[in-house]
Amino acid sequence: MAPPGKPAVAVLGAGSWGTALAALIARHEHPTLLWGRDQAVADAVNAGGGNPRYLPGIDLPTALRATTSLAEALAGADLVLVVVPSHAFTDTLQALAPLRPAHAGVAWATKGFEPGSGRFLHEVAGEVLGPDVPLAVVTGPSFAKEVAAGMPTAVTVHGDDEGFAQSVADVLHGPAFRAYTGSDMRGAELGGAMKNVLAVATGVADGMGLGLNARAGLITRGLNEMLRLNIAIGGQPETLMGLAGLGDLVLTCTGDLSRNRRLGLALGRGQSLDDAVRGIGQVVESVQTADEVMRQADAHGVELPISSNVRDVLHGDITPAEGLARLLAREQKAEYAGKLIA
Ligand SMILES: NC(=O)C1=CN([C@@H]2O[C@H](COP(=O)(O)OP(=O)(O)OC[C@H]3O[C@@H](n4cnc5c(N)ncnc54)[C@H](OP(=O)(O)O)[C@@H]3O)[C@@H](O)[C@H]2O)C=CC1
Ligand SMILES: O=C(CO)COP(=O)(O)O
Repeated sequence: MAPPGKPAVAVLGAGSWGTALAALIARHEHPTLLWGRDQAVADAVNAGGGNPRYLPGIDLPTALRATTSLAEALAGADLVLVVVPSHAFTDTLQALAPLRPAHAGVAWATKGFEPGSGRFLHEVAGEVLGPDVPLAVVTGPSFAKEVAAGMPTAVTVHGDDEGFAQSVADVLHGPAFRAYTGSDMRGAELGGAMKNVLAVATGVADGMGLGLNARAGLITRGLNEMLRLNIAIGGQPETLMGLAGLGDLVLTCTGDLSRNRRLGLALGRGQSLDDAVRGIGQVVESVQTADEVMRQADAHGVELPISSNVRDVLHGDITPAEGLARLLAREQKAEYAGKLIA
């Protein structure tokens, strides 16, 4: 039984972000159980050895427990937080659905779309869990390593049920972690997905040594792409001017802790995609998300020059230099062509 005011949390996904969030929540004195599929990681966490595979050198709170049994993780949960990569999201939702305690809402901190279909993750969750389960997405500028080390961070929690979004924010919010709330899951998910694709673009530019002007230009025109697609998909404009959009875009495009930025850096320096992804050794969501962003853009008739060039570079259809040449050769135009704000 969880102490009053301290709902028990099951965190599903024992990679860098799941482990960092579980550590944060355990430090806030919530009973916290971390689920992962790797017994060695669970054993290391339970033995007080941290998560050397994903967060080397970082101490985790001793109260944090880990398991490889999904049934055990979910049995006493008041709240479920899914933190697996987007390619594992649907399977994880399907696995948790029959095991979830009836009162436990489901949140996720995964960034991306369902690969292959391009569905938003809240659409997947709604379909798998049904209309009565409260849902929320946790997103914003937040490198796992910094959160795990207790460094100050701000995120946002968007949900379809105000009370549930607030309860997720309450679990996360603490002395060094600010959690804001909102009700725009669509816009919030779009921002978290698109910033990963745009981080590849700025990484490529930096890897090619194109300079700081190019980086700032790409970030700003990238934000313009986010805002235009957001209007088309029915998100709220302010969502992408906040932590879920601009905030995460700036972090990921400029911070070398970003795996998506590092992928771009490697490609810009002439490395192959396979070598770069292997070298990073963790999930690099843009590799799949670029296709799904362009699927959304094509479905809504929105032109996204930077994102589409990233997609073509990732497919090996063009080189980074060809992508740059294409962007520079585009026609001169008004800065705000089309509506950015509905
Ligand atoms: N790291 C960060 O700073 C942040 C990450 N995110 C998002 O969080 C999500 C998770 O990323 P992150 O933790 O960083 O990734 P990591 O690469 O650090 O870890 C991935 C984790 O997912 C597990 N996994 C992979 N496939 C499956 C599967 N089919 N079923 C169950 N578990 C699986 C891996 O297990 P195994 O080791 O067994 O392969 C591993 O524990 C991504 O969408 C990412 O964009 C969001 C904000 C910040
Ligand atoms: O989402 C993140 C920070 O907010 C992590 O970015 P990367 O996946 O590029 O490392």
